[in-house]
Amino acid sequence: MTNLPGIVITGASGRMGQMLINTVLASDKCKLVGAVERVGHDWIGQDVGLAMGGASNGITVTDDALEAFSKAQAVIDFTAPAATVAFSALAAQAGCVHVIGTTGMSDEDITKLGDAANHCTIVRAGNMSLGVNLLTKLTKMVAQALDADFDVEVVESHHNRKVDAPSGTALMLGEAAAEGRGVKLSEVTDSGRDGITGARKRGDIGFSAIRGGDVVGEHDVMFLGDGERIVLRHVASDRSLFAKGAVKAALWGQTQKPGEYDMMDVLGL
Ligand SMILES: NC(=O)C1=CN([C@@H]2O[C@H](COP(=O)(O)OP(=O)(O)OC[C@H]3O[C@@H](n4cnc5c(N)ncnc54)[C@H](OP(=O)(O)O)[C@@H]3O)[C@@H](O)[C@H]2O)C=CC1
Ligand SMILES: O=C(O)C1=N[C@H](C(=O)O)C[C@H](O)C1
Repeated sequence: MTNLPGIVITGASGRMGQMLINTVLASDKCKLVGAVERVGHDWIGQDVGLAMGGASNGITVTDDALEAFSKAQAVIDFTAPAATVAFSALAAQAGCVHVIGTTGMSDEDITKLGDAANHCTIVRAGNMSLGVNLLTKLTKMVAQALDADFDVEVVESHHNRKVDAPSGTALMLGEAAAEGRGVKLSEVTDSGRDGITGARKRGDIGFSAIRGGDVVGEHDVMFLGDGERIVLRHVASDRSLFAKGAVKAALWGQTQKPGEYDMMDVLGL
């Protein structure tokens, strides 16, 4: 037990934070060595197991991320863009693998992660599930096989607490479709249609977001032609899927050189 890689979870009180803590505690391949929350959070100083409404596990929630990271081999971070950028610099300083599930990151944020990746291993993906990463490959293949006579639309549904759109997964799928077509996604994105939008532009890749209830995450990639359509779909029905993927990435990262990786690398897809 003592030689197992130690993992810190940031955003410990969040939906994914709690799922990650339970997943690490249940694993026989790693151990929980820290739980981080933001300064002023009412969980700070509490045993994280008790704060989550369960049994004590001896890990006290802290707002001192660097101190927590310095005792760990990996940090798993599903929080918010500004927090993730700050955590990546600290993970690099502490020499930990940084697994990032946070979505909604700007190009500027991603550039800053690149600086940290000169010093540590970063694994980042908008979706940590096997199914979505496989769907990404399939999307690229279908986009390669079809021309712009088929309109590509990515439709995603999530719970009513999600703060970013399109989802990280939708953007991964859109990128894959753009790559398959040999175009830059930023030049063909059509997102957030409203009002008199004009007719759809040939070659565009469209995004639509549905928000409501407790939907964990659903994604359709539609290739719409004349008289036929192909729909590739992934439905996540349990968040533990993402947490298990993130733990796999943290363990995989232990043997990698500093740099930026994604779940395709982890899964060997
Ligand atoms: N890649 C993947 O497979 C998946 C990615 N996600 C992504 O993970 C992220 C989190 O999702 P979810 O758990 O549902 O969201 P929650 O809002 O439930 O949790 C986010 C957590 O991050 C904390 N946090 C936010 N800002 C900071 C900060 N500056 N410093 C420290 N902690 C901070 C929040 O604290 P507080 O409550 O105090 O704000 C909260 O505990 C989202 O970006 C989501 O899209 C989700 C599922 C799968
Ligand atoms: O916020 C979520 O919940 C999810 N976010 C990720 C995304 O933005 O794609 C992954 C998953 O769909 C759940």
